[in-house]
Amino acid sequence: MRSPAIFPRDRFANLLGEAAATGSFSARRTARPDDLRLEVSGVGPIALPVPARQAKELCLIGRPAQFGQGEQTLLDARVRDTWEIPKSRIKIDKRQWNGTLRPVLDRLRADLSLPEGCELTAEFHSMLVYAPGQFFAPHQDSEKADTMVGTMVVTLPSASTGGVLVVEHAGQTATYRSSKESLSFVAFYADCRHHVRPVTSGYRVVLTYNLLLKGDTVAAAAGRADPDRAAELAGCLNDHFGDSDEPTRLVYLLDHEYTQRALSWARLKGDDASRAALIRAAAHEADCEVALALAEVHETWSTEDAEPWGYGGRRARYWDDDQEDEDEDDGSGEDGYELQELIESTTSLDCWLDESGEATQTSLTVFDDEVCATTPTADLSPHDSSYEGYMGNYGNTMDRWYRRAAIVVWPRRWSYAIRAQASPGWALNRLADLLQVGDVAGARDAATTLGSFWSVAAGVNGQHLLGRTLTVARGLDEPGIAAMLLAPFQIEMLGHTHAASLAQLAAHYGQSWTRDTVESWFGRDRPAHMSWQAQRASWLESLPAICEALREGRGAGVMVGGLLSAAAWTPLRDSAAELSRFPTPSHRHTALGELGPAVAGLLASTAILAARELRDEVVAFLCADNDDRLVCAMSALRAAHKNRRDMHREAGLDIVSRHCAARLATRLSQPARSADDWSIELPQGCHCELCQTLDAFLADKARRSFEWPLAEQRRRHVHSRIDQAELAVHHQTRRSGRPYTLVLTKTEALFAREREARRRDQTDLAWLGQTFNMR
Ligand SMILES: O=C(O)CCC(=O)C(=O)O
Ligand SMILES: [Fe+2]
Repeated sequence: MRSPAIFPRDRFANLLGEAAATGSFSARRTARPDDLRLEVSGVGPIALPVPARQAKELCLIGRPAQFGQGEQTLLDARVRDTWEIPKSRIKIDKRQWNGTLRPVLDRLRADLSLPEGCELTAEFHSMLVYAPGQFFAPHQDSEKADTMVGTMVVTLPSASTGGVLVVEHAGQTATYRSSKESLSFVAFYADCRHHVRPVTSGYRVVLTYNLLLKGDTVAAAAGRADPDRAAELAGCLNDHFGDSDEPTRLVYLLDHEYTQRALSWARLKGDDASRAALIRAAAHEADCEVALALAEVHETWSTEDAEPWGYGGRRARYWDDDQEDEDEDDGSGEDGYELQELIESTTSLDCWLDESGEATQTSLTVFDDEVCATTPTADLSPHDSSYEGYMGNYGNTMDRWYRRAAIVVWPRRWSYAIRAQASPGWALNRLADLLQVGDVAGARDAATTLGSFWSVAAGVNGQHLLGRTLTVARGLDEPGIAAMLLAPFQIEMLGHTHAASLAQLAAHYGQSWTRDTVESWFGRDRPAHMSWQAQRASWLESLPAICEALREGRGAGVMVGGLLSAAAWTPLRDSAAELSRFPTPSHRHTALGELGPAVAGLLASTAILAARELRDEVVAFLCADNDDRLVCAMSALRAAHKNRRDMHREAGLDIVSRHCAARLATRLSQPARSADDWSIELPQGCHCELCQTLDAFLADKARRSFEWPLAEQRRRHVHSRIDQAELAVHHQTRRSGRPYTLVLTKTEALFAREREARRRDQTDLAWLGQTFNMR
């Protein structure tokens, strides 16, 4: 369905597809059994073909085989049902067996498209016996060694049927039956999913081996790379990159899957190796650099139900299939959905090996128009998928995630920018190196190329980058570049360890530059702003420590501290004002109480910096004549008291505490509610005619209940007013007559709550007296 080589990158992928024959992900060779002398203690020398009598004895000494899943080893007969013979009981005459094994392994190497000059060796893993009905469900083998590239299954001849070994890769399937007379050697790469269908009669006996690779596949393939082909590929690279100024890449997705452990130029599998060799030759010719990377591809497809069995049906049907050779792939997805149209695809790279094999930790999303592949991603098996029901324009959709490997190519002239994008930490280290050797001009040029993506880098991983960026920004000695590098960070990433370099930076570039930078750290459109309750609040609690460290940096440090505190105060104050508008008292008080520690942090900072004006502003805010502010002020006092006893006065806590004490005392001096006073105050909010009636009932000292015939809409309004204000009023609808009657009853909670509130005020007042030396 790919449109015919319109884009140079697609031509590139097509050329690579033609250059290597595909399909050699598994292979089989056979040999006469003469060389295999196998003895199992407790059973004796095994005859070949294996007689049923001996196979049964093997089952008796076997144990149920386990299988690996992630880091775990599991036992589950629904996944793997076979006998494993303990290794310690098995004796093979190696000298003789090697006579068969060596030449077979060399043929398998060639069958699997591994170049001459590499060698496959086999490491015995286990002996398995499948009795009738036993099987192994689809799975991938785990790599048991760094150099393991695949598995070899040696099936001993026996009179069995069924037990077909099925190996899948990139949408292709190979099936292998046992032989009645010969030894069968099936080899496949470690990323191939494979399974063993149930044995239908007799016994299937196999030896499994880990296939290890010696040598460097790409280096060995390089010798055979066709120079004309490489030149054509180089032409595609030149066309792809053109003379654009924007750093871009070409990302070619390979066919095999690799784990991070197994990723290595030297151990690329099958056609990947010869393609990699060609790409490297082409890259050299086009003056490009290359890297090998792991890619995660996320695709979103529109789907239609694939009839007739629908979701999951295919799996349930699986083992009843008696037509064993039937093609496994019926065109529907593994979940019974037919993929229709690719809506979106995202490719991100992690783990990056340069041409010499040196690794860099990477996290980089590349653009669709940089990516190409010979084998479309949809032909591979996803490691995860999820089905979404109807999605507006797209109908039903299916999300799939795949792990692929990729070769990344880019022109040498963008060497720094491309590597920097892949690893911003590396980019900073490189700038620091240039500055260290005095190449300021080189460092500035390099830093300028970061502009297009730096905000993404600093947004994602900023906390690990800020420290180095502060140092580098100073060394660059250029206010524009320094501002560009620093602007994308968020204030919450700033800690006291950054203070020294921040103070130096401020001294160097001056107050107005520093103000702009600080303001950009507080940018309003940052996600941190949305959840600042948590993130910003804890940053504000750490602000005194930051200011203390800044103060060490003398004038400039104090200047930065002042800018930070002032910039922090405005959103904090706005947020308190916003929370005061919550209509429900308990929510409002909780939220305002939670602001206390942040406000205390800010006050302590003003004390450290001797920022009197700001301190007075915050103090005045806390001392407002209103009960909500009192909640915030008391919480701030409790938080502040815990930390900085010595700074009560400088932080204005003496004024705040006196204010709170006076307000509490006034409240307590009001006479307690008398036992016959049932009046309740309805908070301001709505003046509709219903609320006026409600207010009249509530305000009445004597009336306790009110039967109010009201239609549904109107009842709902009254219910919600009472709930929102958390009034001590029981409200229920009596469902008889027309309209129904809303029954309102004032409850005893009215008195209990007031008693509780007075007790709290008394406690608070006493605490203030003790803590702040007041009478
Ligand atoms: O029995 C076989 O042919 C395959 C066994 C297998 O897949 C394994 O041991 O991982
Ligand atoms: Fe396996």
